[in-house]
Amino acid sequence: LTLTNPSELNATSYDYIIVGAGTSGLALANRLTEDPAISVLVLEAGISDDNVVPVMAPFLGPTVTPNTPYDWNYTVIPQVGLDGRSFPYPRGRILGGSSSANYMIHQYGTNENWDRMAKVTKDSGWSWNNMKKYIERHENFIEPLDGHNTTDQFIPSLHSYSGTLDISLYVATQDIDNRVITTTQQLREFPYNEDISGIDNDLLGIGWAQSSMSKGVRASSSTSYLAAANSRPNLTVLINAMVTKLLPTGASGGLRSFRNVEFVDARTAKVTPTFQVQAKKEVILSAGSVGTPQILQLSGIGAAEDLAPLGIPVLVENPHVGRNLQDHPLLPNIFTVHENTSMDHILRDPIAVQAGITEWAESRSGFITNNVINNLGFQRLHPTVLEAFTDPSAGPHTPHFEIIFANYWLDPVTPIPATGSYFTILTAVLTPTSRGTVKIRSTNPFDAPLINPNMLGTAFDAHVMREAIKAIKRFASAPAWDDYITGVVGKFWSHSDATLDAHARQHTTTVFHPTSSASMTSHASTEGVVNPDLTVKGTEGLRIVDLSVVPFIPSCHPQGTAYLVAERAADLLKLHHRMNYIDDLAPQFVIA
Ligand SMILES: Cc1cc2nc3c(=O)[nH]c(=O)nc-3n(C[C@H](O)[C@H](O)[C@H](O)COP(=O)(O)OP(=O)(O)OC[C@H]3O[C@@H](n4cnc5c(N)ncnc54)[C@H](O)[C@@H]3O)c2cc1C
Repeated sequence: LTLTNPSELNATSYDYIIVGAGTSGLALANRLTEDPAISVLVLEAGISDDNVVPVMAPFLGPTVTPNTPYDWNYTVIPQVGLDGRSFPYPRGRILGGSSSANYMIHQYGTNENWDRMAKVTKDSGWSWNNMKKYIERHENFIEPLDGHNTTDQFIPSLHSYSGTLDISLYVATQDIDNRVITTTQQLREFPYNEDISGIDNDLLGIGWAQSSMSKGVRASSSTSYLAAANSRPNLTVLINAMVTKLLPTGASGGLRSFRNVEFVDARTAKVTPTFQVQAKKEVILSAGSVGTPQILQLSGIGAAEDLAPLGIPVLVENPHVGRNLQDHPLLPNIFTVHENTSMDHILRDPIAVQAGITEWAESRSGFITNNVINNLGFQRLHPTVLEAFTDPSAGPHTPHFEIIFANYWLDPVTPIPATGSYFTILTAVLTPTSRGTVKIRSTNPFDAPLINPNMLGTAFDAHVMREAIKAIKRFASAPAWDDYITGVVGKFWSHSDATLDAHARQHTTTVFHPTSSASMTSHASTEGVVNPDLTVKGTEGLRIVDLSVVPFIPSCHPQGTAYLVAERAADLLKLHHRMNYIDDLAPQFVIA
């Protein structure tokens, strides 16, 4: 049941209250309510995704954000590593959260990404060997809408055909696709990879994007996990409900409880009147890497140095809340190409775009049914280039950088020129060593927190970006591009490292992948924010289930990680609930 007004709630207490109907939050809500005896309330600040065309239509993904009603419309603070520039920092504020706003690329990372998580948390449950089993119930790999021959474009035996979220390959090829694949045959540095999901297959190399798409329509946590569970009487989702803080409800075993959740009507943007609901079992924060630390800090769980100046009583002192923020810096490198060979002439023509949308709406056909990206590549730095640094990657099969191919001008900083045709190769740093912060700036929950992803904040990150630019220059020098590329925009073809670094500082923004701001560490560790069972350190009855918990950013597009974290969280909660149940019954088993 999805409600829009707080007055429609027919109860004030639920077994579990999940804050945030985003990627992880709705996956968790679905799994918990598989048990009809469990009641779940999900509180979501954003609006309904019902019939929102930009959200539904795959090619319109980039128009869902920034600066729209579906976005939190954050901006990062001036970035030291980017010549003091700031830029928009989109996060979905709608049912489905960022899975309703993202670009739908779907991957799970390398087994090394997961195994490192298991190692640092000392919980083998986070290892790839354990986590991969969740793919079966998560993923539903479907034939692409155009029914094209997908031989060699993914490895069928690796995938699941019985899970909840539809995953699919591209719908129509773009002009550049064959050239990208031909380049993998011409240059050994860029091998072809038949399956870049990461599932039991090396992630390195260039291959076809797998996207969270149903037939011509976005597949989000809302269209999948929520749609499958929304008719269950034990699940209630309330939209327009902005959680303002968690209220303390006593202590147990030296751990503080926060089972009361305070929220306001997000549509008013006012901090009163407030509403309260209570969790009988647990509160789960799934508000994402910005929202989760914000709510913790507003509730008095955080660093004294952050909270005290704002007059917030420190209820659980934890200097790690909102620290360790990680993200993938993204840089567009744009080439000019022969006139009208790219999609630019369509994209800058509102009539042509509208015709595409009409065709999509009427018959689910045409370019709007496809994702905006068809091919991706994952590369490691050459060992000699890595020599000067300690390798921060999770292991020898984990990429340091990504290359993304777009058949048009794709630069979040500089708008498309009025004329010309373009080809963009984006480069992204996948193993950043920069660490950033999320900090509230006032006690008003409607004040956006100060977000500092610290882009290119270390010499290593700047170095990877420079090497990635050099790599794509080698890529674009392959014969496959001889009769296509006519020149470059800007100065990235320069032989001067200083010029490449300046290009990176002037044009880098984000792939929109903030993680790790409420990081998981081992039970014994005094660092970090959550334990390996996702309980918030120093508390009981409070967990975090979203991408803020992963200690290291995965070396891939991370929504698959968000879903798998939620899948395991559901198992952890169900197990915990069963154990408590057995504890409750324990006296009955005492043999006289
Ligand atoms: C523009 C964009 C493009 C992206 N492209 C890709 C891609 O192609 N592939 C990929 O893998 N990843 C992509 N990502 C990243 C990916 O979507 C996210 O990393 C992932 O969805 C995060 O999941 P989450 O559950 O941690 O948070 P979210 O999905 O963001 O969920 C958090 C939810 O909590 C809600 N919330 C926050 N604060 C409150 C509050 N106080 N009260 C109530 N509700 C609250 C939010 O509104 C939201 O619904 C992209 C992201 C964006 C924004």
